Amino acid sequence: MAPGDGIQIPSRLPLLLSHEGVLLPGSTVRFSVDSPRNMHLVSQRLLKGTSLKSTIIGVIPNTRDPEHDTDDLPTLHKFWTSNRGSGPLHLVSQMSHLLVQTKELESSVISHSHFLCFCLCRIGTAGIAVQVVGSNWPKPHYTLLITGLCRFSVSSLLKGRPFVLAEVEQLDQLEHYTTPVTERATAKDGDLGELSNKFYQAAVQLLGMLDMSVPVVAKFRRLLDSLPRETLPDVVASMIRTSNKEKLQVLDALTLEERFKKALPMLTRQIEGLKLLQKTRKSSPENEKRVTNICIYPFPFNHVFLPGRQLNLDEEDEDGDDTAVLEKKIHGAKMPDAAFKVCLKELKRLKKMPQSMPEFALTRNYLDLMVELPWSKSTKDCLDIQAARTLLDNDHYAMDKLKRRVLEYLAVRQLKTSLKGPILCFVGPPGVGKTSVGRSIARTLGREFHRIALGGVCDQSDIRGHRRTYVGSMPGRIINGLKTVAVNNPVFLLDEVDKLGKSLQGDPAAALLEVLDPEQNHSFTDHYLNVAFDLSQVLFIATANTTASIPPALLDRMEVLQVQGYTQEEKVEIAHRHLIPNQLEQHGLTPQQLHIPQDTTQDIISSYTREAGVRSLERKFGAICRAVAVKVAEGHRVTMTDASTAAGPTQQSGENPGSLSCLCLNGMFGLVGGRGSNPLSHFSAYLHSHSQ
Ligand SMILES: Nc1ncnc2c1ncn2[C@@H]1O[C@H](COP(=O)(O)OP(=O)(O)OP(=O)(O)O)[C@@H](O)[C@H]1O
Repeated sequence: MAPGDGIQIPSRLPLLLSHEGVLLPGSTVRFSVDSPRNMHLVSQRLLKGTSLKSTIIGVIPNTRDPEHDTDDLPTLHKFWTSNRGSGPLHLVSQMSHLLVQTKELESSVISHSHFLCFCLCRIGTAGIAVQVVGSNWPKPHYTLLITGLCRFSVSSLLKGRPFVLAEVEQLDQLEHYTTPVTERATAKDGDLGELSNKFYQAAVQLLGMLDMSVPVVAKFRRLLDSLPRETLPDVVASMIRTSNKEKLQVLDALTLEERFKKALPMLTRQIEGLKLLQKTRKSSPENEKRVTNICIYPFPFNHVFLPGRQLNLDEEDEDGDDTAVLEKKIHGAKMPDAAFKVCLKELKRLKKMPQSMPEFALTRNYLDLMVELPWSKSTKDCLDIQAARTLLDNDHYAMDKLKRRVLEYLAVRQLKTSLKGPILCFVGPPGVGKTSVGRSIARTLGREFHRIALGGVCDQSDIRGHRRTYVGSMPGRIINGLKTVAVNNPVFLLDEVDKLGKSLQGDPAAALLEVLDPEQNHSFTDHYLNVAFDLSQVLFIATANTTASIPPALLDRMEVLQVQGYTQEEKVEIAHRHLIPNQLEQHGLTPQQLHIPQDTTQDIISSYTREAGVRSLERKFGAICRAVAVKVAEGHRVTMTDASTAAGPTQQSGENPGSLSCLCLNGMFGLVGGRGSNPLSHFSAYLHSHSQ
């Protein structure tokens, strides 16, 4: 047949480098693409092209696309030269049969050197991209569905960037495939005819052992009768359980006879495996069903028999191991029955899914979350009211009313552990210690603490999660928080409930109603999980700056505790008991290196802060500590012998006597009070003038 009579693939093909699957002519394979060259191929060729020709690409198996654009291309998968029973002469004749159709070879004699060159050629499969699906989650990638057309060999690589482009030589002639498989081979077909008959019989035998009510089996049966017999080895090898290495051997078999010879033992092995499976099933009558599991990927025994070989569990692929580990984790997660059933169902689906399917990752992530959730893991409360009182007093100065109510609440919990509600809500100006009291409560109870910042949240799926049908779906913050703390009875601080927003995506406050209602939250259902999780053990505390913007229904579920701002005296006490020691510790300073007298603190409060809480005061101390830390780190040392000279430098340096300034006594820094602008400017100006 003259070239051009049948389907011709383009002489230049963009190449998809794949290290996962092997595409055989006549089969359809899903490829996940996320490496740079392959991504460019999809975006610049497949998605931009408008003609049918532009959807034809070459798939080179067993070759990994480098991680980075700049990396060199790996050596392409080599032609499978070992185990060729037919010998080089036979090969030369076969190759010449293929090559004689190309114009340049018509006139030339195939020399030995030419033969060698083709022995090293790289074999791939030209295919049509029938579907392209893109996703940005978990990272940007495409999933391609490619149907194999024919084999080709790479003559030369034309370019490696942005994607690989090569000059190729078509090996299978598609127009040859015309004889339906049912037409029995005649005597003149010789060995090949006999082989193809044997192969066809074996395929029919395999189908006879499978359940015809399964659509894919029925389809395979129909296909078997209508397919040209030349395509059978490729199609069958891609459908039965074969390793990538075996598929490569079939791909590399350039002659039909060789292809049949390679694929037939795989088919026979599959039949033997099925026979054994049926035998074992017969021994337990309730399992005496026909095998419904067509031998496509999730075939139950992937280590079927080679002559003289036993079942070998060690050879189970990584994925098989993975699901076994997952199954073990599901059994060990001590989840309620409903969740357990859902997990088993999803696991069953996962086992049947090819890894390249986008849904594989989704199901896997879902199961991972399910086994990580603390369904029945909790910490033991260690509540001692005396100790709680001391701890609260140690952590917080003043706030007497709030501390009293918290102690009452804890005392009732000690007497009745299954206390339902109330949900405490601390309301007060910023920086008065609402959040830190929440943290102290968790410490007194010996529970894990988790803060959920609700400020600006305006999507109800932030609380309740997304349904799993959405791309990039995630569980909500409550379930995420439980996963983080890994126990089911933490203290959850719902910070800034008054700043919840509302949008077209729903009302998060409404979703919180269920979470905070002790009557309902034992069966809280996150959309992502789609099974109930018991939140009744979680201790919820809310904080807000005002009750005015809290939705009434939500406010109704909480007991509001007002936290007032502090007086000047209280702030001085808080500063010296908590803020200054904290800041010194955070900046790696010791009380010997920085001393701030009470009247200086008072000056800082009255001159440099204007707030109900103490947050900005804490920041001022932080700034002073940083400035002192620089001097200490520089080894700054100014010796002043007498504290009475302390006031001196301020006057000597000509500064306003009312302003703040610093004393440095034998390496110890101190601040003396005053009024004026920024304390730090005086402080550093003074240090500077005295360090000369
Ligand atoms: N009475 C107090 N005793 C000791 N430290 C306090 C006291 N009040 C506030 N603080 C300290 O002030 C800082 C700010 O407190 P916190 O973050 O708890 O404020 P808040 O009321 O939650 O503010 P916001 O409403 O802005 O969230 C913390 O470092 C905290 O330790």
